[in-house]
Amino acid sequence: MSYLDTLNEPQRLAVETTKGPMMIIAGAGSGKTRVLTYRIAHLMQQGVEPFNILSLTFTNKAAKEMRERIEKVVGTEARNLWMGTFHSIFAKILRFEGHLLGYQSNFTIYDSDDSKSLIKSIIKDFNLDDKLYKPNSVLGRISNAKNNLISWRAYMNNSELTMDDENSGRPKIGEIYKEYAIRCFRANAMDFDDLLFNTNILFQNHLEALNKYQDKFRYVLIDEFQDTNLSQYLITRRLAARHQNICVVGDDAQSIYAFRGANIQNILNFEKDYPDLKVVKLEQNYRSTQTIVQAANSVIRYNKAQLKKNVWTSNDNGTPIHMIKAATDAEEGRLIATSIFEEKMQRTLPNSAFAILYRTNAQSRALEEALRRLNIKYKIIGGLSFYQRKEIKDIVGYLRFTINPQDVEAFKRIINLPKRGIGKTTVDKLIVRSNETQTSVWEILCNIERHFGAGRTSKVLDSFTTMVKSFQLSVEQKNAYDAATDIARGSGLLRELYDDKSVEGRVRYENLQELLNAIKAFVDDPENEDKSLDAFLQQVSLLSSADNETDEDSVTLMTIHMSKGLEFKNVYIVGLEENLFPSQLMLESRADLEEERRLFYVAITRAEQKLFLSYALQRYRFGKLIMCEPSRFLEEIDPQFMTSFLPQGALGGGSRDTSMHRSGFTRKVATKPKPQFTRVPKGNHTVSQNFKPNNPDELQQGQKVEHAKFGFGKIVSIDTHGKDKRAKVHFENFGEKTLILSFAKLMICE
Ligand SMILES: Nc1ncnc2c1ncn2[C@@H]1O[C@H](COP(=O)(O)OP(=O)(O)OP(=O)(O)O)[C@@H](O)[C@H]1O
Ligand SMILES: [Mg+2]
Repeated sequence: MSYLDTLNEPQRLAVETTKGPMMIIAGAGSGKTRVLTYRIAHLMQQGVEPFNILSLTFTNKAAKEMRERIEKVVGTEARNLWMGTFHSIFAKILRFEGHLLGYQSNFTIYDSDDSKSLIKSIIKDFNLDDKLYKPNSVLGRISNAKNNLISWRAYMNNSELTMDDENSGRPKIGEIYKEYAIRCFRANAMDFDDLLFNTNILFQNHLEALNKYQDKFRYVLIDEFQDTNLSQYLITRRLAARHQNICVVGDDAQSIYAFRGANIQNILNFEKDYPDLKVVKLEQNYRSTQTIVQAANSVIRYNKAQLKKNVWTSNDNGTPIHMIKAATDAEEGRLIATSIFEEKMQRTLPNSAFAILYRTNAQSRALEEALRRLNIKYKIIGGLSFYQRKEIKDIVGYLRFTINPQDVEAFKRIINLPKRGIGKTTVDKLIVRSNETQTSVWEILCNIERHFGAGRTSKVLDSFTTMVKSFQLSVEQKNAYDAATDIARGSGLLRELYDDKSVEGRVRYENLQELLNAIKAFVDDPENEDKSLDAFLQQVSLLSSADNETDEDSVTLMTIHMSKGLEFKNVYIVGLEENLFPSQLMLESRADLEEERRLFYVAITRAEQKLFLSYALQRYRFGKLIMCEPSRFLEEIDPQFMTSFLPQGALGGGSRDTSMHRSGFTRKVATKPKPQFTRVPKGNHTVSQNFKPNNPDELQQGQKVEHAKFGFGKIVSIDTHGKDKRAKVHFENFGEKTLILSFAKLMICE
């Protein structure tokens, strides 16, 4: 059977129409990624050379999976595709062309820790208050500027931006941006945003480079287009300008990166930018049961800003969505672990059929504990990955500094590792000197006596420099693995960890060995053309946290952001509580709430067969036990798709405090109120006198009630069948709604 026969009609059309601009806007699980994959295979079968095809994905993992699937159709030629994340593809282009912008090809890619550390030192050098100039928020502002292609010069001349900064009491952000850019450049380093920003500058100012890549990329394809930012959009538009063979796929309902500058407007602009655009809609979902698809639709309907789509499926109804209510976050963990255990037994499923999705990484701890107790293997995607561990960052720091001795952040990390008596004062002096003389720290190190006289410090620094030079020689003469081993030994790092006989020390030593193994595997891998240490480091610095995977059969734990594009048989979405999900930080405006709702939509649509939703009535957050209220999103799911709560005793989920469960709904919440829905009742009512919180047993037919979102209404009928009491309410402005009373938080108007 040909691969074309496994596609439905609109999918096939999208695969076979290879010329000209095309946009596929389609619902979750409708085969967008599958279409892209087959389209590339199809192009190659028609004789298009793989190096003429550029395919941009959201994670390296997605790229790898796609490449493997294409390989099944076209064979090993698929390895020559230009396929990867925006960042990795543009880093590759900048390695070749960065010299046009004044960078050397061995530039370092600063990760977010490096960027933060650099910002901190600038704030300190400028004598600014770091409580006011919080490094993360300063960095966020700079990042935002870059993603909108605003250079530091443009930033400083932009009265709107500088006014904003002045109003927020931080008038120096422009200057910090400038200094940050200068120091990165001097360190021959780019941060993640620079990879996009500089590619834009490259194509804008160097037409010969633009011409070359325009010629090369005869076909451009982009997955998850809804999450591209302006900077990414402009690059792809430029690249595709000659051949106009650009195909983007996305789902506006899954746009979840606005906080990082992703712009849903790109989808809308696309039609304007390409008047010949062909638009294909895919509406049939192949991933999930009827129940899951319809429940997801019932939620996303609440968003005003969306393109019209009707996602449907011919799959089975499946089982209703299971609700899990827990007394505490620890109990939530236990209930979920038990549920996974039982599902595995009953349906003989592997661990890999399960995913637990949460809003914030901090939620994983209680879940991990419970899974460990039941001996269920799990992996966390996006937590502290291997490459973020201290011992790994240390050795990588050495490798980075050897390759690019201009790299100040790497220098700061390693200069006193292992201890050689070089303190912060010396490092600061070196950096000040480098800024004064506008030369790199490395140049000063190479002429240390001229700058610092002939004391002990100079001696130590001089032997450090000599050592790094010997490492550089290793890199020149040996393969990446041998050179890295020389560096691990010569630096003393390996020895230091070896000598540490504590358990942690052993683990760290093994981790370092593991890194060397990874380099060996990199060198041995026939797929890697460039086997240099430089190429290895580049790959490491671009690993996103979603790429951190083991082969073992395990349950996947991750944030919803990380789960984009993936699918699992059983999905648990946990922590469905007000102020956690939707997040308190994201409730400043309607747009924020809509983004949180899209996130919920993404989470629901990851499930193929069974979906479980859970919340706890109490949870430790920021070191305090707080009371929680069920998330408003639970009310938004049409109740016909949900079961009532799982009886906790039946799952053996630990102690059960029924009084707390009942009262948990009616307790006033200690946290901030929801700004957009608070409203003072009209007329002469006042909340304190005439409203009282719902006790489901007190509600009666005919009663007047107020709901936080739907406003005023009258109870039409009450259904006491089943475990949870439901009421049909006719609202003045929203018509009739069926609500589960224990969620609905109805206020009785007397
Ligand atoms: N025509 C088809 N026949 C059978 N299975 C299909 C078909 N199209 C897609 N699928 C399957 O449906 C699932 C979802 O497809 P895919 O991941 O490509 O969807 P998507 O639109 O990219 O989803 P998302 O929005 O989550 O990224 C996959 O398992 C895929 O193999
Ligand atoms: Mg997809």
